[in-house]
Amino acid sequence: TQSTRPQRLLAAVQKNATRGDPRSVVLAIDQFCRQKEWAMNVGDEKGCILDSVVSEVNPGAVLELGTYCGYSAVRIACLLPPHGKIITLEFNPDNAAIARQVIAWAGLEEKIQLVVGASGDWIPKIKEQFGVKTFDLVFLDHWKDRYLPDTKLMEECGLLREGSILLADNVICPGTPDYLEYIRNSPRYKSQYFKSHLEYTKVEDGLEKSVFLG
Ligand SMILES: O=C(NCc1cccc(CNc2ccc3[nH]ncc3c2)c1)c1cc(-c2ccc(F)cc2)cc(O)c1O
Ligand SMILES: [Mg+2]
Repeated sequence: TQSTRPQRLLAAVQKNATRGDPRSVVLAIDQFCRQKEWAMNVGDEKGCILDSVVSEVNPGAVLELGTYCGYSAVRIACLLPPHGKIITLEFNPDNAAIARQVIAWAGLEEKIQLVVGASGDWIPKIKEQFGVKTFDLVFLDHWKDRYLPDTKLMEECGLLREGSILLADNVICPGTPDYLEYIRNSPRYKSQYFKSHLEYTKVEDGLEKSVFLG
């Protein structure tokens, strides 16, 4: 039977990356996506911007919406302080199954909590289920029409504090027009656009970094 692209991506990690070496996992995925098959990881170019934001925030608590194969969860977890943790939500159980194995190969199971389900269902439950007060950093990389409703939901559920950072992938391609309109015009956020390219291509894309002002 035919394998899926996430399965082939995992096979490339297991073939080319060193167990317990997260940076070799990131490199193996980027090489697979450049040389073999495109896949919707944040990628190396936008990944460097992600790395600089994570390093600057030095977050104790991170929420990622949209795990896919675990590339950005691994990339973020590499840079967390000793007790830092990331909760990553993935709706598609097949993606989640692959991501678990990529995360295990990187040796980051202790720092990454993968939850299978929809953001709209889980966001209201995170405080009680995971004992999280607020998130220092949220990385939005799931369905593009969910960025805005989920941001409003996170505000309502008290998951953001003054200074919390939202970092949104794909604000140009595929694009998140309603989210950009809201976040750039809201007095409750200070936003900055980081121009880049769609992963592994020359197409314009970028990340929007927004600070919640409380
Ligand atoms: O669409 C995208 N990603 C989101 C996505 C997509 C599919 C499935 C899922 C299932 N995972 C999921 C869903 C709902 C969820 N709720 N809570 C968690 C959660 C998790 C998520 C995307 C597309 C492109 C792209 C494609 C084609 C092209 F030509 C240009 C660009 C590039 C990207 O970087 C992208 O990120
Ligand atoms: Mg993306």
